[in-house]
Amino acid sequence: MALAHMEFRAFVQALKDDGDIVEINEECDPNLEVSAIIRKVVESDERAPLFNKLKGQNENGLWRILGAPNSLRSDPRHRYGRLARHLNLPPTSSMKEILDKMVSAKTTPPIPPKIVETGPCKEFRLTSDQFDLNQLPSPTLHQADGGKYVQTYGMFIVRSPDGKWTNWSIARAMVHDKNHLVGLVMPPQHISVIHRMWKELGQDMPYALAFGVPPAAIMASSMPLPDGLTEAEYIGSMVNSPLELVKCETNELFVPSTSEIVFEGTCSVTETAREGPFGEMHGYVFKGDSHFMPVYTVNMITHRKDPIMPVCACGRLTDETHTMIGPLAAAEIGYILKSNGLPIKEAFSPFESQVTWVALQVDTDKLRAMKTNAEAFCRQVGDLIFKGKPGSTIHRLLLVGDDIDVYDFKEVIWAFTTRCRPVMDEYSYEDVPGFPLIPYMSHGNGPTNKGGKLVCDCLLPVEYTTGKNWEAADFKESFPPELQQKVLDRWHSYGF
Ligand SMILES: CC1=C(C(=O)O)[C@@H]2CC(C)(C)c3c(C)c(C)cc4c3N2[C@@]12C(=O)NC(=O)N=C2N4C[C@H](O)[C@H](O)[C@H](O)COP(=O)(O)O
Ligand SMILES: [K+]
Repeated sequence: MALAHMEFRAFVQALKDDGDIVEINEECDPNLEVSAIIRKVVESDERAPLFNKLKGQNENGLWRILGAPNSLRSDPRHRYGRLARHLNLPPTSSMKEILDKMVSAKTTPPIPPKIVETGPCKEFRLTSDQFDLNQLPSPTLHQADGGKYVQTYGMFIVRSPDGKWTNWSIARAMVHDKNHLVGLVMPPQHISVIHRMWKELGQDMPYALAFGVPPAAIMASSMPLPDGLTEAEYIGSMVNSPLELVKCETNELFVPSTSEIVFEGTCSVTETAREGPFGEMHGYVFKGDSHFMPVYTVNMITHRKDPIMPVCACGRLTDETHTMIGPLAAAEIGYILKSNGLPIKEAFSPFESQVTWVALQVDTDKLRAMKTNAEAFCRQVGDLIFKGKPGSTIHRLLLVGDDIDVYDFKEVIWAFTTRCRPVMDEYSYEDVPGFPLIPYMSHGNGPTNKGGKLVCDCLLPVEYTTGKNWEAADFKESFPPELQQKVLDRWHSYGF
């Protein structure tokens, strides 16, 4: 058996070995029952449900469902255990260790994938007359959704017409009819950039949609890596071994050879259909709110025996859209700021902000050496992030000092509410792209995809000049260390 971060089935086994899976062998209905269970799981950080028996499953077991593939564990000692297993890290890893791993390949040479002749994803082949996506267990995830969102944790594989850039990403898609999907393809996402390249050529875009890919790959698929970067070789470098890919049957693209299920086809550059509404990452379904999006033709399905379809029943906290989209964007944002010489130490997107914020811990010694001022510094940060793609899903950047742990929301919100004077210490950005999925954008008072962003200066003026001049009124900072130690040592003998 391969390692968990390199093969989805090994990953599922690793979760089982961790006692982090509940196998449900009684038949469940993919129409709402499955996602009701997943929602209850992710709202209580319960173990991941593996549905082994689904209405509509075919004679070769196509398909089972693993819900909550990358959500949180309830035990704080391995809260991020499922994310860690995606990256071959110990389940006790911190979010910092996980995100540091995701940016580690920025400074190592890419390792191109290895092409293999065949693999487990080729065990069964179904041509378009042999399957009906409405008959297979395509799940309905929220009762007000516009369709069955079969694609919520698969990886789209698309390539520029010149063949130089292969992008891997997660974007949602729902069943349109027996052999078609319709999916969200929105700027500035790379799938949209590449789709536009094919549109300019007047040719439909070949795609593959691989479900149950190597977990390390799905993490990179959810990260806003630079334009033109091919995730396959970035991941190879990150895991320090080439990914094994196998060619599609009906087009020139390559998919991970151990994928559980692969849809192959073309994405139309002319034909659109109603897509949505969908219970999205910010936690809302706006009834009847659909938009015209590209139609994907599914020409072929290949799959392993008894394949497992991973499903993210997204919405309110805490599911894969929160554990991945925000933190991975924060990792990229932190890397961009550091590589532009700004004194940033850590970057994280708090779940409690519905991953619309990124908190940036500033090295204030270095900040003071810059002899800068609040306005100049905040504009420098905002210009770098809000005008670029990695910041596209983020609407508030919080600058906090060395004493604030950005991975702990209690710390972040304390600094924000006590050190950032509303309006005066906030620097607005109205002339930058906005994230149209946030309800105050999509259903708010202003333009849906422009502006509404802020850099919030949560550094007190002294942190720019002479440094922190206060002590926190708490156990850690307001008592001599030896007294703290004495209290800790005697805590039980006091009677606590
Ligand atoms: C915004 C998204 C979703 C939504 O909220 O409905 C939807 C929900 C699901 C499928 C569960 C989902 C999951 C589970 C995860 C983990 C990420 C996403 C999504 N879906 C959306 C989508 O439908 N459209 C979209 O443009 N980006 C999405 N992302 C985020 C992107 O993957 C991320 O921004 C990558 O960086 C993109 O790759 P590059 O282009 O940078 O190479
Ligand atoms: K990506």
